[in-house]
Amino acid sequence: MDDAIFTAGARTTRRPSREEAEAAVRTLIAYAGEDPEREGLRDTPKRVVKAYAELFSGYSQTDEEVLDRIFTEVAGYEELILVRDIPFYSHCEHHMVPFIGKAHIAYYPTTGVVGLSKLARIVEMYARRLQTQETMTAQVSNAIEKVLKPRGTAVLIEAEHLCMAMRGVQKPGASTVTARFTGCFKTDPTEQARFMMMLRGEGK
Ligand SMILES: Nc1nc2c(ncn2[C@@H]2O[C@H](COP(=O)(O)OP(=O)(O)OP(=O)(O)O)[C@@H](O)[C@H]2O)c(=O)[nH]1
Ligand SMILES: [Zn+2]
Repeated sequence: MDDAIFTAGARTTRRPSREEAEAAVRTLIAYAGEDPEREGLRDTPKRVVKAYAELFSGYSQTDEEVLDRIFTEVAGYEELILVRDIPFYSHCEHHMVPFIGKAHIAYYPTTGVVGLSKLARIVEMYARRLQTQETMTAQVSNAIEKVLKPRGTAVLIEAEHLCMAMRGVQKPGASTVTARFTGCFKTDPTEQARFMMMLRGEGK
C-alpha cells in the first residue's frame, strides 16, 4: 500500500512511504518553530499520518461502490426524495485547512432508489479528499446522476471555510453556499422553489 502508484489527471506519482510522510510532518513541526523531539511531539508525526488515513480516506472509493444497491420495489414511488442537513468535514485544497458544513441532496427517482445512508456516504467520500466546495458539489451531483439516472437532482452545500475564519481575511461566520441543479430542477423553477422550501422545512 505504501509504495502504491496513484494517478492524478495525466500524472502518475509514487505514493510516499509512511516513513517519508512522518518525516515530512517532523519537518513542518520544526518549520513552525517547535522541537519535534520533545516528549509531547515525539509521536505526533505518527498520529498525523494515522489521522490522514481517516481524513483523506475518500480516495479509495468510487461512486459505484458507494451507490451499489438500488431498490426497485418502491410501489412506483417517483416523488421527490430529500435528505437534508448531512454534516461533513472536508479540507480546502488551497490551504489544507478544514471547511465544515452541511449538504442537502434531493432527487426524483426513475428506475429505483438508493438507501438513504448512501447519499450521506457519497458526501463523506468526496468530503474526505482535498476539495473546493464547488468541485465537491458537482461531484456529488454527478455521482447521483450517473448511477441513478434520476428525473432531476438538486445538491446544495453550505459551509464555513476555516481558511477564511482563522487566517487570511479572518471572517468567522461567513458561510458559502453552492448548488447544482439538473433535470427538472434545472428546467422547472417551481421544482427549484419546492426544493428550497423543503430545505427550510416548509414544503410538502
Ligand atoms: N472558490 C473557492 N475558493 C476557495 C475554497 N476554499 C478556499 N478558497 C479560496 O482560495 C483562495 C486562494 O487564494 P490565493 O490568493 O491563491 O491564496 P491566499 O493568498 O492564501 O489567499 P487568502 O485566503 O485571501 O489569504 C482564497 O481566496 C480562499 O478563500 C473553495 O472551496 N472554493
Ligand atoms: Zn483554503
